[in-house]
Order: sequence, then C-alpha cells, then structure tokens
Amino acid sequence: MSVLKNATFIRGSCIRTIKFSTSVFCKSKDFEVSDHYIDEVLTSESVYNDVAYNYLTVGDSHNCLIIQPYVKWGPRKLSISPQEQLEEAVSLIKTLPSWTVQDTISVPLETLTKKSLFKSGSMEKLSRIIQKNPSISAVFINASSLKKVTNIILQENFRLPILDRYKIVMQILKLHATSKHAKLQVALAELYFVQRKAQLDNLFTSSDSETMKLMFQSREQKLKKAIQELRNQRMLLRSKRKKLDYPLVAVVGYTNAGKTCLIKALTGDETLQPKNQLFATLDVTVHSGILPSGMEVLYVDTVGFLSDIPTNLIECFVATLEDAVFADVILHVEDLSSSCFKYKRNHVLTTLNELSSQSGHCNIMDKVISVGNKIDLAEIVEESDLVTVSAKNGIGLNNLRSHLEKAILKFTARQILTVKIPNGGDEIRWLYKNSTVVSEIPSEDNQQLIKAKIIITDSNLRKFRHNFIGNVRKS
Ligand SMILES: Nc1nc2c(ncn2[C@@H]2O[C@H](COP(=O)(O)OP(=O)(O)OP(=O)(O)O)[C@@H](O)[C@H]2O)c(=O)[nH]1
Ligand SMILES: [Mg+2]
Repeated sequence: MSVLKNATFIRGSCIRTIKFSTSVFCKSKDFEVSDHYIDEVLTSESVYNDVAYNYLTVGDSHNCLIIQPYVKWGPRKLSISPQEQLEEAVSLIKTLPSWTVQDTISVPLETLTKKSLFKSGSMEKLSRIIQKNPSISAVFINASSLKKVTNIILQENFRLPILDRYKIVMQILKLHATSKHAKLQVALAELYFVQRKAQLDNLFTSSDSETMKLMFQSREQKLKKAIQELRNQRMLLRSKRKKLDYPLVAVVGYTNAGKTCLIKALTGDETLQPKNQLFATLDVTVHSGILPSGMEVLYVDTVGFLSDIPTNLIECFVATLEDAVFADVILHVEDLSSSCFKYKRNHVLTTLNELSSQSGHCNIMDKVISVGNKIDLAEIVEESDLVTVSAKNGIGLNNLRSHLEKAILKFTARQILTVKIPNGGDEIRWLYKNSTVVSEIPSEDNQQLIKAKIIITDSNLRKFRHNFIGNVRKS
C-alpha cells in the first residue's frame, strides 16, 4: 500500500477505444406509461372525430400551387427571401407522399392583414394561373395560419381547397408520429387546431355548445395528463442517466439540418435513418458514442425546429426539447448548404433561449457548440465560430469530437488523468465503479503497479484521494 503515497496523476493523452455495452439507455424511445392508458387517451369520441375530420381532412394527395405572400418593406419584412421561403414550402409538400408541386409564385403585399390577403389585381392574376393549369388541385398559401374569412374569400376566388402551413405541418406530424409520445403530442396539437377552428365557426355557441366544450376540455385534460406522465418518466430516466454519470449531448437544429445523420456518423449506429424530409424525427432517442480520450457520451436526437408555425404547435413539442435544456452540451447543427442558414440559426437560437428562460435555466446558450453541416455542398464559409463537418461524407468528425470533448470536460468538471495504482487492488475496482477507465497498462518501473488512464469528475477525484491516498498518508 505504501506505493500509493507516491501515486502519480499525469494528464493523459493516449487514445484507446474502450468497450461499452449498449445498455438500457441506448435508443430508449418510449417510456413505460401503460399502453392501455395511452390507447384509451388516443381513442377519441365520435363527435370529436367528426369535427376533427371536417377541419383536418385535406385529401390523400394534391398537386399544389404554392403561393408565397411577402411584405416588401417595413418592419414586417423578413430577413429570409420569398424565394427561400418558397424552397421550404416545396420541401414541406414533398415530404407528403404522392403530393406534388405544380407551380410556385411569390406575391408582394403591403400588409399580411388584408381580409382577402391579395389585392384585386393579384387575385385575378392568380386565378388566371389556376384556370390555365387544370392539374392544380389545391392552393398552399405559405403563411402560418390563415383567418377563416381569408380562407373563404380565397376558396371562392380560386375554387380549390386552400391550405396553410399549420394544416400541412399537421399532416406531416400525423404521418411521422409512430411512438406513443409523438402520437400524444400530435393529438394535442390537432386538438388545439380543431378547437380554434370550431371557435371561429361558432360551434361553441350552438345549441349543444356545452357538451362540445366539455368534450374538448376533457380530451385536452386527458392528453395533457398522459403527456405529463411521460414527461415524469423521462425526467426519471434523465436522473438515472445522471447517476450513471455519462455526459449528455443534445443535438438540436432546424429540421433537415442533418442531426440524425450526424449522430449516426458520430456513433456508427446503423439503426438511425436520416431522411430528406421535414420532421423526419419526432421522437427523442439516445445513442452512445466514444470521444478521442475514450470517454463515453450519450447523444440525444431531437425534433427539428421550423419557423413560422403557430406557437401552440411548438408548445406541444416543448417537453421533447427539455432534453436540450438538461444536456451538458448542445450541438446546434446548421445546414450550410441552405441559402438562409442565418435566418434558421436565429430562429433556433431564439426558440432555445425562450425555452431556457421558461425553464429557469438562463445560461444554456453558453453550452452551445455550432456545427456547420453539409460542408460538401456549401460554398465558401466565412463563419469562424462554426465547427464544419459533412455528416454524410464523414468530413471533420474527429475535429468535432475534440471540440466536444473539451467542452464536456469544461462544463461537467471532469479531468482526464493517468494514475499509478496497485495491479488488481481496491483502487482500480473503485475507479471502474466511479469513473471511466480508458486504459490500463503495466508500469515500466514497477511490475506490481499499473498506469490507469481515467476520466473522472472533480468530486469523484476528491473522493478517490480521500479514500485511498488520504488513508495511506494517515497510516
Ligand atoms: N450532402 C449532404 N447531405 C447531408 C449531410 N448530412 C445530412 N444530409 C442529408 O440531409 C437530409 C436530412 O438529414 P437528417 O439527418 O434526417 O436531418 P434531421 O436534422 O435529423 O431532420 P429532422 O429529423 O427532420 O429534423 C438527409 O437526406 C441526409 O442524407 C451532409 O453532410 N451532406
Ligand atoms: Mg432527424
């Protein structure tokens, strides 16, 4: 034991991949709220189904004319160009199977608040475009949510179904929701949508309004309760993970930025399926990976952000984004090939900021690492604060891992050390339990000692010193 008096702590740098088990927390998708309970909550009453059907049905497929209204000048002018907005609208439509885009057009406006949206000249021009192309079966106005009166006027003029961003996003979410949690969140988003439409149509003031109101209220309560249950379970899982002491890295970003693809590249997890679709990921999943020192980390894949959608839709997915707030480091993945990546960046950072102040965590922006993805498709990048990668082609991944490791060591108060300890003693057993042992090699100068490279939190290091070195000193 006396050798421990001279136990040495050397800042280590050698690299070895440690073995790790794909344990329970990897790819954990659904949490254990009873299936029966969730099914019961998701099964809606026939009255609700009828009302919802009325508002949500948009047809199995459509050939769309996409119209981008935009304000040319003044404070309502956006930093994203109409062309870029149209590109996103096209992606939204293409995400829906068998839907196609027939034509796109942007229309400058003085204001977005006019009842008919468009002036009579523009309205006539648009009607002519529609008449000339009989293949067009619906008109998608790429605006967050249209007023009822606007919808009626446009429908009368164009004689086709009118769709807005809310309706299209709802279709995509419904299509992509496969897990219990995602289905519940989408059901809640759908309920808010239907409720708002029903209110606008004065359904709540009709003879059976009270029954209708109660029905909506009870459904909302049930859904919220089930979501809260899942949220509690997620919190439990999170605290269990914390006890296991694996650093947690949340991967966030605008939809389609390449978050899933990046996690796949960093972890080699073949089960992950990046897709060229918006809102491909609707579930939070966790995947383990190894950093250069051998440290094991958990990457959390999250739901993508999308600008210009009604806030109640975002609220339904806030629980999912809580994982970002609680993570040790946040990787903000940005698509460098997108011409409006700065607009998307602002949207993501603003939403994250709001989220963190709502949850009382004020400093989450300090733990954000900006990752510029799709560098293979991008032109010259002048952003110096970005770690650039191509998740698809595997470019820049080691550099990113190094950045990430430094950030984790800093934010989680961990150190990488090499300790000289007895071979097969209590010390190494303790270290296996309370730190990550990256490697063990025999000491050159003493056969009875080993050099163990460890990654350990400051608090555990103090315990180690106290348990072993301190005791030895006393003896
Ligand atoms: N060329 C290129 N394509 C990429 C790269 N990274 C991702 N992609 C592609 O971008 C598309 C979106 O990738 P995902 O990883 O699904 O994006 P996401 O951010 O997870 O998207 P959501 O889950 O919908 O929010 C897929 O078609 C990927 O193959 C890259 O570095 N280069
Ligand atoms: Mg994804």
